[in-house]
Parts: sequence; C-alpha cells; structure tokens
Amino acid sequence: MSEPILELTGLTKVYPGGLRALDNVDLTINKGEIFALLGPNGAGKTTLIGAVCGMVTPSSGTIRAFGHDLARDWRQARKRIGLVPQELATDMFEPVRRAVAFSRGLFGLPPNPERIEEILRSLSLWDKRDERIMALSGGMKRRVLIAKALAHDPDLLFLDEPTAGVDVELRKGMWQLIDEMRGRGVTVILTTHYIEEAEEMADRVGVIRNGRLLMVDEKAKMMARLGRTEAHIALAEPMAAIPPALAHFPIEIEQDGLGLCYRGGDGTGKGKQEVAALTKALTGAGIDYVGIDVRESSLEDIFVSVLGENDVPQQTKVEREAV
Ligand SMILES: Nc1ncnc2c1ncn2[C@@H]1O[C@H](COP(=O)(O)OP(=O)(O)OP(=O)(O)O)[C@@H](O)[C@H]1O
Repeated sequence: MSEPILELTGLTKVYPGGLRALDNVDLTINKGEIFALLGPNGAGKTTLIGAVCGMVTPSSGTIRAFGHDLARDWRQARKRIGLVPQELATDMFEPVRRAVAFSRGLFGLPPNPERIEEILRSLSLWDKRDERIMALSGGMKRRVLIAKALAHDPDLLFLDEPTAGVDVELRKGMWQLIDEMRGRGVTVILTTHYIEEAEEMADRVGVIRNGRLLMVDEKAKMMARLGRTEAHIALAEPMAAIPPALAHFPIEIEQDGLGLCYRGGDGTGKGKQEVAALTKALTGAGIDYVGIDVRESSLEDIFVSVLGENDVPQQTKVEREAV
C-alpha cells in the first residue's frame, strides 16, 4: 500500500525578476520509494528541493510533508527531512566526526556518538573521522555531505545531483548506498542529469523542464509505454517490394532494397520476439539475410522523444569516456 509522505499541489515559484522556476507542480511521493527528478540545467530541480527544505519560499501552492502543511508546521516536517546538497558550503575546517555530530545537534537531537559512528562506518568514513574535511578527496567530501544529511535519521532524503562529476566506482558505491537506505525504509528523491542513474536506481521518474513536470511514471511503465525495438536486417539480395507473407510486420525497405528496417514492440521485449518471428518468416519466404542489428530503446531514447533532442539531460560523450 502506498502511503504519501510528500504532496506538492500547484507548487509555483516565480523569482524576483519574473523567472518562473516552478510552474504549478503537482507531485505525490510515497513512503519507501526512490524517485528520480530528471531535467536539463535550469529546469527547476534545485528550486523544488529548496521549497521543500525551507530555503525557497513558494509563490503559491502547498507542500505537505508527513501530513504537515509546511507553511504552518515547517519545523515538525523539516526534522524528518535530510538534504544532501550539490556542494559543501561550510565546515571545511572541521574534522569529519564533529561536523556530522553538529548536523545532528542542529535538529535539536541529543548527542548520540554510537549512531554517528554507525553512520561514518557505513559510509567508510570512520578512518577519516578526525581529518579536516578540506583535506579529503572529492568523493570523500561527498560522503561527508551524505553523513551530515543522515545524522538526524531522516525519513525522507533529498540528494541533489549525488554523483555529478564522481568516478564510476564512487557512483556505483552511491547507488549501493541509496539502495541500502531504501532497505531501511528511507524515501529518497534524487535529482540527476544522468539518465543511466535514473534507469538504475529509480522506482519512478519525473521529467521536469522550464519548471513544469512533464511526465511522472513508474520507470518500467514508462519504458513499456514509450519504448521501442528497432532492427536492421541486411539482405543478401536486393528486395524491390515487401512480399505479402511479410506484410503484417511493421517493416520498411531501406538501403536501396539491401536492408529491411523493423520498428515495433513496446519496450517489454515483445519487439525482440517479433523480430525473431520476422527472421523465420524471411527464411520461410526464401529470403536470405546476412546480418541483423537489434536495438531496444533506452530511457535516453524516451527522453529524446519527450523533451526533444537539445533538451535531453545526459552526460556528454566526453564525460562518459572520462569516468
Ligand atoms: N535565487 C534565484 N533568483 C533568480 N533566479 C533563480 C534563482 N535560483 C534559481 N534561479 C533560476 O531558476 C531556474 C531554475 O533553477 P534551478 O537551480 O532550480 O534548476 P535546476 O534544474 O536545479 O538546474 P541545474 O541542473 O543546473 O542545477 C533557472 O533558470 C535559474 O537561473
């Protein structure tokens, strides 16, 4: 049974100067889910997080968290929310353990050295507990950010671009960590530029652009609804027209008759089965082929179709190769 723990209704933020960073956003997040908010630069992701975490005052709309209306009962709700920001703003001169313990104290909780130790150990930070944050590597600094956000044991955790610019190993480590949090019943909302990350981690995905939430769905359903299979079959002999025996397949002739292109399926693997049936039908019709290239569309292809080519948030090729 899904239990809503965060409900945004008509959430709108217009910054002084008139920029509409959030435009009438309706969104419900359920307990225990991992929700990925995906959008290009400037889409409004950080503004949305800021509105829930109390750093941005909404222009209109309501936010309910854990049943509390944030406008009236902010403190009650905020206690149960953790935020991992994109960058560490303060604390650089502090030793790790003290900074994390201090974060807990900010929420009015009594000191709990055992719990702090547990958190630091789970993030492989225990060995670094007495080091100044500034002396840590970028990846370790990010772990400190997470430790600080977990120090008051939140039930809802926001991660703003948790793996931007980190190497593959650390990214995988982060994913594992997020998965562990889910195991402990923490609800996670993460923003990301990395489609791969949403594909790997999220139960549901929301696509945001220009402050508007364009699409929200379970990842699997999104793939099933918008996914496609594309196959290119290289023929041994040129084909002038599609023979009647193949007419029921969604195919067209390409490469001046030397190829057939299949586009069909629905992102659930159905397309692959149909391509297999097509190859049998080709053989049955005495048509020889010399190669097949089959491709299932990814979440990335889906975003190209939803957002348009130029707006799709993704790692650039250079970034992808560098990590
Ligand atoms: N304090 C501010 N005053 C005026 N405009 C702002 C302010 N903060 C953000 N904006 C603008 O609001 C829009 C949304 O910004 P936001 O940071 O929420 O986007 P984002 O999706 O988090 O982007 P990114 O992926 O680059 O972090 C942008 O056009 C940004 O320039």
